[in-house]
Amino acid sequence: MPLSTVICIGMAGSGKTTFMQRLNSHLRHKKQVPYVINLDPAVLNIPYGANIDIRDSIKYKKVMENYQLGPNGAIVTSLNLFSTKIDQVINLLEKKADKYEHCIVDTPGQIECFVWSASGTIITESFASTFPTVIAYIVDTPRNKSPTTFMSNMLYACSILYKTKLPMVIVFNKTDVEDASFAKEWMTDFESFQHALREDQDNGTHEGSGYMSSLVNSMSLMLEEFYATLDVCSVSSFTGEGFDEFVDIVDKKQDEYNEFYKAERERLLALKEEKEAARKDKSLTGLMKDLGLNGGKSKKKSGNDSDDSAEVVSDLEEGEDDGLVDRDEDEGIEREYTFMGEDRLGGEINDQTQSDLQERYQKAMEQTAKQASSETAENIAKYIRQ
Ligand SMILES: Nc1nc2c(ncn2[C@@H]2O[C@H](COP(=O)(O)OP(=O)(O)OP(=O)(O)O)[C@@H](O)[C@H]2O)c(=O)[nH]1
Repeated sequence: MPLSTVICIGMAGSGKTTFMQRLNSHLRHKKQVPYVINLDPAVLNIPYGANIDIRDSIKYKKVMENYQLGPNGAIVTSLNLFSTKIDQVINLLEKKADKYEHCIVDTPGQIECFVWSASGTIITESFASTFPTVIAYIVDTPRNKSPTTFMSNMLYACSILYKTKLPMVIVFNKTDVEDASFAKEWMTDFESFQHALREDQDNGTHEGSGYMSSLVNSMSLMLEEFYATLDVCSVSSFTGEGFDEFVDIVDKKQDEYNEFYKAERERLLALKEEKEAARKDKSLTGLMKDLGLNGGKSKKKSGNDSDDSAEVVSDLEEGEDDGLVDRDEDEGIEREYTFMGEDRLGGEINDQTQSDLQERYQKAMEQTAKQASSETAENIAKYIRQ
């Protein structure tokens, strides 16, 4: 079976690290040694052997000191620094892909630092665009006995599913303390969840106000669709119960990934690239318009030219500030402008400058024609600045 990646995500204390440790030993026991990656820069000790550990390349405490950051800022910055090396990690993994069936990844306890950060997205995307990738969302079962807490946790899982667009398994952990059958029932039987919510209110153990319960009530209806796309399993990272089922689900999800998610991801990626190309094209047109290179006409915006492109100097109406600041004679500093001396008189580019620019622009176009379209605008801007 080709290598698949399992990214473990969950609220602080849900048991991700302990789950990783158990999964690692479970797979080893089955003679399917996994490739293990730790992405939590702040953890002191990890109870499993990691093939790649973020702490080897990034010193969390140093990041805090050097960048004067608090604990969460330092986790995000450490992930940012690590995400610059993610290509190397993927290359390494690709070379070993025939030796391993599973790559398991531990993430920081502060879930938002990973899930909602740009680097978390880059890291997840890098795995998902190379290998079938599954999110294991770890839930602390005993702490989710309250319907309100349960609902909040499920909403978080739901947002992660829709953000990452990756197959997800909800893992109810710590079942040695609390059996997860209540949670499974709530996910399949809407009425039993409503009943639990009402009971919670009647017993006075309900967390929050009446508004909260009516919100939770409506949310539970909304989440029905989300539950339908999920796989659920219950495990105990202490006893090892349920891990066979978890591995089976992950293997099944690999087929699901190849059948559905892969095609959908490729479609979205192509769409994103298309949009990006259109945006670059638009900003290039804006740049050209700004420099008065659009057919040699005046750079002022005409009345009916009301497109919504990025705001440029030429977008300013007659009589408005022309975008150039008058020189303060008494400042005594030689200021530098993009267009020197007489070229900027009246805020217009004179004919000589315009034809010079036209020529330079053409040369720049010839030079950059062979380069990727994403670089074109930047190169021309750089060339003209020179
Ligand atoms: N009873 C029981 N306790 C567990 C289980 N899994 C984890 N724990 C306990 O839950 C606590 C948190 O476990 P961790 O593995 O550190 O959780 P984590 O999600 O990695 O924590 P952070 O990364 O710090 O957010 C620890 O005290 C574990 O011993 C389990 O299956 N059963």
